[in-house]
Amino acid sequence: MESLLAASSSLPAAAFSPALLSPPSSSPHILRTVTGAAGAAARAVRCAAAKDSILYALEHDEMFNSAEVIQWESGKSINSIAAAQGIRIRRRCRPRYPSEGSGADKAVPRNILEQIIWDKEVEVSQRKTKKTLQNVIESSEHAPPARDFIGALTAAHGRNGVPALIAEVKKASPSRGVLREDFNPVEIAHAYEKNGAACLSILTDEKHFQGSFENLETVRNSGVKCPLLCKEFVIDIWQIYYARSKGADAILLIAAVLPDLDIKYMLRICKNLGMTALIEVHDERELDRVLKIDGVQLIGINNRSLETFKVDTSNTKILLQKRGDIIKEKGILVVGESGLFTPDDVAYVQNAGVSAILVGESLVKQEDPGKAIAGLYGKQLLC
Ligand SMILES: O=C(O)c1ccccc1NCC(=O)[C@H](O)[C@H](O)COP(=O)(O)O
Repeated sequence: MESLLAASSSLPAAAFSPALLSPPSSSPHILRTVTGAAGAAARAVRCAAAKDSILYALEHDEMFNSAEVIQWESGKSINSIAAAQGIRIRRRCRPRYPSEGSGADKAVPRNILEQIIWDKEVEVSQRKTKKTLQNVIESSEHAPPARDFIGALTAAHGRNGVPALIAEVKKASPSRGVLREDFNPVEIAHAYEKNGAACLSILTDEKHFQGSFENLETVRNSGVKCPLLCKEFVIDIWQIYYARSKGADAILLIAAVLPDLDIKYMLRICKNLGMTALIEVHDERELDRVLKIDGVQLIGINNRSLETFKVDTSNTKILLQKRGDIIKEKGILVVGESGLFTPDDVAYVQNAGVSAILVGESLVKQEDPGKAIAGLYGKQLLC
């Protein structure tokens, strides 16, 4: 195979991050072009497009470890690289390589997370036909500055002496179905804020959670002051710029889905945009991967397996018992996520070492989601 880096020696490795190698059929696909029969001129055009968008976006920032990038161009598919990192979620829309074998197109998803990711690949590629990466980068530049997500969590934690609350604005979920029929995201967001939530998490996935980017934007424009987490299934940097353009201050990155190089690259983009990345892990292997990445400030430990739906709050405790010291040493803030319903649950994850909690179902299902916060903590939170 022709060397991608050699073919474009004037570009830093960052220009060829895997995150740029987006789903097929819509935008130019660099990996495809280097393995296909396209000539040097076509390649140059595509490299220029990449240079315009990505290099512009990164403002000629620090390069990535080129060895990692070479791994991407060495003929390994994203699935084999991901699998080598213990990632079980496969990608479907990536081009296949001889080394990957056959059958990816005919495969059925192994679990709900894989289904969500496959649907997301289609959704993002369709969205990109309407708004290019360049378009969303430009829109993100016109958004008001991102709010300080970690600062809000730290302040609320100090103020209340209990884990700060990231209250989730979620209509439905694959595991629980519809949580709230009369769903008004703006009303819920204001009720959460009035009752002491430090930050809000807004589901934007439409197909599986009945959320939307419109909800995110409407909440942002409704006068809510809390920083907003865009709760998305991110597989492509396009989504980060889009989220920022709709007012997100933070975004979720799921380690069960994203290879290390994607996480590094996306972290860098978040930093350039002034956004916080909440990096979610569920098991020890994912946590260890994330702890090796520089610049991680916020880790979420999900008590829910996104593959089986099993929820177990002891997951937070077990992982923090094992890695709490390194986490503290690195000054990383931990968020306990999912399955928290009572003051005992909150105390349990607080004793395990979390500084914040992410709560959806137990609040959004109550008649008054704002008042439900005092029920969850066993006391009124100070704003
Ligand atoms: O909740 C699901 O069914 C689900 C399925 C697949 C991927 C993600 C899923 N949920 C995301 C979350 O983990 C929660 O929205 C979040 O942590 C809040 O949890 P909860 O308080 O239990 O609603």
